[in-house]
Amino acid sequence: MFELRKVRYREVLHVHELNIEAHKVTCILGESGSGKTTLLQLLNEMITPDDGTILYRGRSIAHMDPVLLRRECVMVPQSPVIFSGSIRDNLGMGLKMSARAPATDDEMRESLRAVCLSKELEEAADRLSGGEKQRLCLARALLMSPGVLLLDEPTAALDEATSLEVLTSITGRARAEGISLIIVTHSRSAADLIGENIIYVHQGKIVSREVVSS
Ligand SMILES: Nc1ncnc2c1ncn2[C@@H]1O[C@H](COP(=O)(O)OP(=O)(O)OP(=O)(O)O)[C@@H](O)[C@H]1O
Repeated sequence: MFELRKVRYREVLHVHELNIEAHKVTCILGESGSGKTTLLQLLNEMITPDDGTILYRGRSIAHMDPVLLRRECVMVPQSPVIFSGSIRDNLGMGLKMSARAPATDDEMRESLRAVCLSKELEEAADRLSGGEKQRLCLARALLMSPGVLLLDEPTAALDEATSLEVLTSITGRARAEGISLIIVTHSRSAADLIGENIIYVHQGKIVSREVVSS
């Protein structure tokens, strides 16, 4: 799905060759500052490489409209982005910004269930806890049913048990909808639980790539 060839971004990341498969859960592991977020940002053109090529479904992303690419490959950043208003307003915002049809309340509630967030749609989003805000952002992205979800430490604000529960649930939903998941995580146990492919980044280089046999 994504093919990276001789990609360099400043002195931060150098990827000689990397393929990321469609319809799989790919986890990116590595210590803090190794270049994991940079890799995600390159994939939906939040940043552009200094050298090399990145193909998405066989097309160079350099020749694609970045807005269309980001609608197809939706990124959920590390820090939750919450708009003022209710949970419903926040869930609807993603669909609106990506020019998709509005969701019904049932579809919204379903997306909240998928991230294990038991809250009413009318509740004020800015009153949620950090971990709840993070899950609201995940629900908003899931509701958009993108081709690819790029998740940057999506459950960093959650305790381990809730984190694994949410990741398992998201993975199930993504599989059911044919969404490819690319997840940056610090947790080897999370990667072992949900990852079908695991990529290790060390000091800006891909040091290994592991296919997990089920
Ligand atoms: N535009 C830039 N110019 C120079 N250095 C940068 C730039 N962007 C990021 N960096 C540096 O590159 C390194 C990798 O950053 P990145 O955010 O990709 O790490 P990470 O693996 O996601 O870390 P963490 O797990 O702590 O989130 C960091 O040292 C960061 O300061």
